[in-house]
This record gives sequence, structure tokens and C-alpha cells, in this order.
Amino acid sequence: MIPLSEIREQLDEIDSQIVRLYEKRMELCAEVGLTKIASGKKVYDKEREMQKLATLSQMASNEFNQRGITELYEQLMAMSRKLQYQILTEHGVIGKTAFIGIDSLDKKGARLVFQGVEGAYSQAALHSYFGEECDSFHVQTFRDAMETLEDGLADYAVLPIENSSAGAVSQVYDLLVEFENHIVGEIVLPIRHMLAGLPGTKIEEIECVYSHPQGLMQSARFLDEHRNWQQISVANTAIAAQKVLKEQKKTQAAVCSEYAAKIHHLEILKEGINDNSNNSTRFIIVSNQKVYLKQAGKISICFEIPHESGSLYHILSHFIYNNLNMTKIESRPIEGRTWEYRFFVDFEGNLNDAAVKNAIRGIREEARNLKILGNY
Ligand SMILES: C=C(O[C@@H]1C=C(C(=O)O)C=C[C@H]1O)C(=O)O
Repeated sequence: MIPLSEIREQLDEIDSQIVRLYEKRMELCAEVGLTKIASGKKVYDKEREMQKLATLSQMASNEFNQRGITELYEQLMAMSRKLQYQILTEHGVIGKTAFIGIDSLDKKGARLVFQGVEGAYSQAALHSYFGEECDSFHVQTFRDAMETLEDGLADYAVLPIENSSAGAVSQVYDLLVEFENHIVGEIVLPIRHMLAGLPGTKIEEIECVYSHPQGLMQSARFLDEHRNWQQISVANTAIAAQKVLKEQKKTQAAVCSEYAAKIHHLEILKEGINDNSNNSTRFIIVSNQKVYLKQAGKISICFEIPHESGSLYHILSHFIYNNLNMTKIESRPIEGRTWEYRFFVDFEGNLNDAAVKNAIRGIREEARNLKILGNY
């Protein structure tokens, strides 16, 4: 048997050859990058990579090594592409981002829209971001808010995007893809739900409770104690309060904010019914302008990937390689394509950073339909 130290010596020799060859390969790839700048050809050539993987893996003598060679070359070629993206960025080849950097949001005289009615949590978020004296109006649905923006009837919309206990507001995610509106800010609001009914209502009388699905979800534990109550979703927590007032039935109650209960003349039957005492919702400020704040530190993007093993891993490698800190990932089914998903990723950075430009360039080439939702 060959002693371990001797085998290791041989391995060290092979590895130093591999390193030298790797560097030689990367030098050539850098040359390829320069030719691509001149020709305008894309960095990622999937067909060429597939051919290489097939040829090289066939050169290996058994199935185990064929798999190894495939994995190794997938990585090598991914590194080669990353180097080329860097070279493109260094040579000032500008990607398709086309966002305009601004120093601050133009809040003065802005027309603001939120979904729901007076007393909606979105209105509270809007007030805390733009101040109480702002010029705001409300629409019925999240889609209406997006359309209002797109039509130029409002400058900014304030929409909930995720809650600390119930998770993503999936409809808003989908609308960010559908509309050409962009996130320019965010604000987190503590959310405390009340059970509210007509004055004089006794909890025992209640048969039916209205709220936004998120309000019902966030109060699930309390509502579970009253299984005989029918839970009905409406478009907004404040709309629920308005409905209870309008229908004048003591068998009905709403899960809404203290303010919504007050302005719709309801009595608070039970305070703080949310499961989590730190319940909070993150709201986004959406604009119809493709702008970003020059000091912005967070980017939201979305992209689609083929339904293939390893495809998400390869896309996420662009964050790791460029040293970017990912703060959130969500997925949503793609309409009409069963079991295919669109991913939403938030990460730290500014569109002006070279690392961000490199990562975005790579993801744009290697995923489908990359959309930058905003830098804020
Ligand atoms: C180097 C190239 O760019 C990319 C990287 C490849 C590689 O490392 O072999 C192959 C194809 C391209 O996706 C090239 O186009 O040849």
C-alpha cells in the first residue's frame, strides 16, 4: 500500500496543475469576454455549454466520474461567465436597468392612493410615511391602486406586502410583475387588531366575523376559540368595519384597527386579538416612475427559472459570488404553467454598485424575465 503522505504529495502535484490550468482557462475566458463586447454577443451560450458537458463527461471512464465531470464543468463555466459579466461591467457596458437615480422622493403635493376605505391600515402607513396632511384617496382593490398609478391619477400607492405572522400578501407580489410600477420606499407598521361590533354587542351574540384574509389569519388563535363564527373575507379590514356598521346586525363583527372601529362607530369588544404581540406589516411605496434613491440600500427583483434541477442554485450563486446579502426569498406560481415558479428576492445593495451590476447582469442572462421591482 502506498503511504498516505506519498499519495498526498501526488494529489498536491495534480492540484497545482489544476490551478494553473484553471487560471489559463479563465484568461482565455476573459479574452472571450472582450470579443463579446465587440460583437454584442451574449455571455451565456447554453448550447455551447451543453455540448461541452456532453463531450467532456463522455471522456470519463465510469458513470460516477461522468457525474463528477458534469458538476465540475458546470461550476467552471459558471465562474467563466461571472468573470465575463465583471469584464462587461468594467468596460461600462450598461445593462437594461435604466433606472434614474434621484436624491429624494418628491413628496410635496403628491397624490397618494391606498386600498380600502378610511381607517385601513394602509392609510395609517401612508400617514406615517407622508404625514397626516397629505393628499390621499382610496380605491377598492390592490389592482385598482396599481391601475390608478399607471394611469397617472396618483403619484404613489401604499400597499401591504408582507406581515410578520401571516406572510406575503401574494396578490401585491403578482401585481408588481404585471404593472410597470416600481417600489421606491417601505415602512413597517405595528398591527394591533380589535374585534369590533355595533355598540352593545355581546361576544356571545356573534355569528359572523368579517376581515381581510390577513386580518383573519393574524387572529387565527382567537378565532379558533369561537369555531361557531363564520369567517368571511372582504377586501379590507376597514371595509369589514364599514359593512358591520351598514348592516346594523349584532350578530356581526369585524377584525380591524382601533381607528377603523372608531370612525365606523363600532365598539371594541376585544382588544389586541392578533396571535403575535409583535404583529407588524411591511408596506411598500410604489411609484409609476422608474427611479431609485441614490442612497437606497435594498433591491427587490423577480425572475423565472426553468423547471430543472439546480437552476435556482445557479441563479442564487450570483448573490454569493458577488458578496451580496440576500434578505428575503418568496416564490409564486406562474399563471398557466403548472409547477413553475417565479421567485422574488430582496437583497442589500444599490443599483450603482459594481457587485449589484454584475449579479443583475448574470441573472438577467441566465434566468427568464428578470424584473427589477425597485431599489429603495
Ligand atoms: C467562454 C464562453 O462563455 C461562456 C462560458 C463557457 C465556458 O466556460 O466554456 C461556454 C459558453 C458560454 O456560456 C464561450 O462563449 O465560449
